Amino acid sequence: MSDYSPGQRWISDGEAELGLGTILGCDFRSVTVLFGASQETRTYSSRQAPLTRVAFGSGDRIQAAEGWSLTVDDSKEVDGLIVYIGEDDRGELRELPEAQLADTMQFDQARDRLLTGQVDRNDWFDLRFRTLHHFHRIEQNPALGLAGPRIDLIPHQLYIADEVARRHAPRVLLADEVGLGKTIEAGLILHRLLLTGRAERALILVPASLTHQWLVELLRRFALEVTLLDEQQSQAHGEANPFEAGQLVLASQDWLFANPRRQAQAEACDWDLLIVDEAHHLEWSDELVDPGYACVERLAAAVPGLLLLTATPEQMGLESHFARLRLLDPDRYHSVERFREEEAHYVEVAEAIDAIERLPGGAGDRERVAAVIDEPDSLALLETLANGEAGAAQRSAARDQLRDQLLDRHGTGRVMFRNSRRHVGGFPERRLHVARLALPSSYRRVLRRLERDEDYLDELLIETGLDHPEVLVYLDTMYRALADDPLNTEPWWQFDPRVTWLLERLADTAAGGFADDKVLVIAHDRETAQGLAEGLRVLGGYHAPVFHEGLSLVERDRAAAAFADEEEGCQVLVCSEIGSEGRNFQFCRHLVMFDLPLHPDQLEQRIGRLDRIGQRHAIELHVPVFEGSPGEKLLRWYRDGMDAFSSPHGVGSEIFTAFGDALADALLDDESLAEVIEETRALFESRLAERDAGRNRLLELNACRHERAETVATAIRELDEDRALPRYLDQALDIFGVDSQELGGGLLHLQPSPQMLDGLPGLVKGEEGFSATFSRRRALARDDVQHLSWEHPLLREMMGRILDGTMGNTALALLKHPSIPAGRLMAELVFRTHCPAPRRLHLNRFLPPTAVRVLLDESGASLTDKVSFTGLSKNLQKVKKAMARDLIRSRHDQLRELIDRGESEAERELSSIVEAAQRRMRTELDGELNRLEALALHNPAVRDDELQALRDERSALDAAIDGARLRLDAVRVIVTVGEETR
Ligand SMILES: Nc1ncnc2c1ncn2[C@@H]1O[C@H](COP(=O)(O)OP(=O)(O)OP(=O)(O)O)[C@@H](O)[C@H]1O
Repeated sequence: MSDYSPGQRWISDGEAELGLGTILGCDFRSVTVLFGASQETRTYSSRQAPLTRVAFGSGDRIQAAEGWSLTVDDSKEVDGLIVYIGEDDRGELRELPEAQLADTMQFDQARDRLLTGQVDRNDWFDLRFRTLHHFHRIEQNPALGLAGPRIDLIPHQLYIADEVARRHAPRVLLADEVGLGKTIEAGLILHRLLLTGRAERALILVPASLTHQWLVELLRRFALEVTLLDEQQSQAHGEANPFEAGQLVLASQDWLFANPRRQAQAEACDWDLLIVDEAHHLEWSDELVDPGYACVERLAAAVPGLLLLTATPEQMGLESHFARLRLLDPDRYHSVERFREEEAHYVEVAEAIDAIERLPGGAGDRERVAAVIDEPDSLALLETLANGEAGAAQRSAARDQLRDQLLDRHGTGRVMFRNSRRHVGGFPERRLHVARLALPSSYRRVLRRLERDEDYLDELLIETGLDHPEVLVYLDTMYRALADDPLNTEPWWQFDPRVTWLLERLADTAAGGFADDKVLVIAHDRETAQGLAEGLRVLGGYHAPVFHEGLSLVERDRAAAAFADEEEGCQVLVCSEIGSEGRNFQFCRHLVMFDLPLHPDQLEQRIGRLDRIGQRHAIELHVPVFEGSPGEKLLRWYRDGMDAFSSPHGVGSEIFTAFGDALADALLDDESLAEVIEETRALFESRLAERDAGRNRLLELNACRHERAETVATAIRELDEDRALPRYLDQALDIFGVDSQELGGGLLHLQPSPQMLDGLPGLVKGEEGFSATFSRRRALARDDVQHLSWEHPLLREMMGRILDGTMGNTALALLKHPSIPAGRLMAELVFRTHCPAPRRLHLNRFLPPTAVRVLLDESGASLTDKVSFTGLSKNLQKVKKAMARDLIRSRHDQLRELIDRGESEAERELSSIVEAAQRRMRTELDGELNRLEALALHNPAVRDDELQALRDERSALDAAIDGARLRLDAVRVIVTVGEETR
């Protein structure tokens, strides 16, 4: 006789998401079930149908298809169907036949699943509990979002990422010197914002030449998959907005800025964060607003978070620098004059900070500090420091606090972060090698005539169509432009001695020769780069890929990859100026500047291709110049006027503004050049001294607070060494069906098994999986090996699936215990805090899902403190599902009572959990609020909306934490057995 009757309600064990099923028909072979809520019908073999009969008991609340609910009191059976009897919402006694139950009734709660006989594997329950435990721990860790990325722990980057990513909708200029890791900082900030739910959608705009590099860095270092959008991709979306295609969209500035329709589409989307790399190209002045600036300005007005990246913020002049600060905060930066005036006081603030270190010191030091502070809290600290009687510990704390207050309240650090090599330390030396070459006759002819005939310059400019002074500095460009001259018949590279010089050096095996090394060559013009590559090929048989702005992205990446390849790669890469900006070539130590740029910041950008984090050698800068030529004069100006080849100095833009024109006029005249160099030197030294005393000092002090950086680094190291991670991963992989194999040397290989649950990141059934390591050092050394951390997408996915789903929320296990008689019942109940709040509040940092475990014996007495989770768990034995179901059915009422009992037991814990979370939240946010309020008095860079947002955030968090409730998350039934039972 069949167990099934039409009209009965059953649920699928394997597909609980189908909802409540109704038996449509059955015979001795098969049973057919309709799942009304999901409109699915299934037919199973009636002998082994993976179905569980749904039967409610007294106290359960059930819903009728008509919409009313009933609290079950009793039930009866009529023709094989259950009829429930109980009170409805109005307290009236009613009957509800099971056929009339709502199809949509949810069975995902642990209680419902257990009482309807759906039990999961015992090890799933274990994993669920451990997941809750670890998630709770990790979510509150101060390094959350910074520990996963595959990066070296470099203090200034960690400080910036930590400081910026904790702000509400951060808007900052990341302006570290070239090659110190702005891309990494932006990646860290983005990663943390995403992980903490503070951002979900970001638009990243980078120069075309850097799209691929960003794509690869974000994936390789941050495991972030971005959608790279270009015109072709966009067209594939037809009329739909292509910017909606992904959460993280990467696009080329060159493409977007030239395309008003696409800009409008980008503006129509909701973004949380906008990142703009190489932002010095966004040019602005009273007369000219370039289309790129205008586009970013419109986007920046609508997007809450904004990161602008540039190593040379003043390259396009102070006005443009100011205009970019204005993009970050238009209210604060509204007048260039005011901005200039504020800078004038930086020296006094920096001097006061130095004076703090000397306190109690002399009267002068005290006065210097007192002159820049007026708020009571700072004055009180000054009093403590000035008072020689205070204890050492008290003075040291007061000193730190007062220094921080001054930096915070008077400095510029809130919107701009700039680290310099001098400050960070540990960077290689830069060595200049000048090759003086004879001026070839084709160039000499023109220069001689220019020296003789003052009017010829104008003629030359008209004839070549070039600008002044470019026409004098880039002689091969000038030569090409004079193509109609009957004497200019051969290609310039045939006679230009720089080409032969380079060929000789490439073949030179002596010390300092290039024969065994890679060489990056940068020339100003794209045509020069192309001609040079041709010359190297024709005259020397060298294959030198060329990298310039006219190439497609694929061609550029191919060229860069051909150069980077250690084994097979080519020895030389020839780049044009703009084509190589932002690129990573630190594996190479020889830079040939085939000519020199006209702007000092461009010179710095060139050197920055090699002088980057990861460079392990001294940097050899080679500059071939023609004796007595304008190019040589330019070199002298750079070298003697501002030491431009030895280290970055950050005042190039000011110098260029002051002397650019005078230099152009002096390029043909030694005497005036000497004067220009002398004046340049004087300005250089005075500006540098001034900056070092004022602006640079404040920027440096603000750019990295070492104690904070160290705290973050320590927290990351602790997570790196967390012994619980490998144990947890092992258990999770086993349950999710991923095979893991030790490869030796600290490497693991993860491979999908045929039983793997689908949809795990990086793992597809039938494919080979990936290799990974827990060691940061090993992951950094090998690009093909992933870094396993609590933040790895695979771990996040597995943990998320467990916590968001039903996996392991019920179980039944047997316990063999000599002192407990067989047949006794225990219930292990895991409650979890629920606290609905918008993701952007990142409530988890104060109140992550928190587990409360309750263990009750069958009389309802608590064993929680006597028997630990681990102690119990290792003594449990699994049991077949069918037997588990029978056991549950037979103890149904008793179990319901135990769950109710457990609920009130757990409820007692809630108030202390809520109070602790409130305390944590208030301590942190009130501290931050007080600091910001004090800051706002002095530093207009603290935006009003930032303050208001923090106040709103505090009250929203307060309310959310207050509303925290406990819900039964998982339940395990434990039945004691005698020796012979199994
Ligand atoms: N913490 C780090 N760990 C490992 N590599 C790093 C780290 N920081 C930076 N790098 C590497 O150093 C190089 C320079 O970093 P990045 O490109 O972020 O510098 P940048 O300041 O943006 O440079 P630019 O001024 O040229 O745009 C890159 O190759 C980057 O991968």
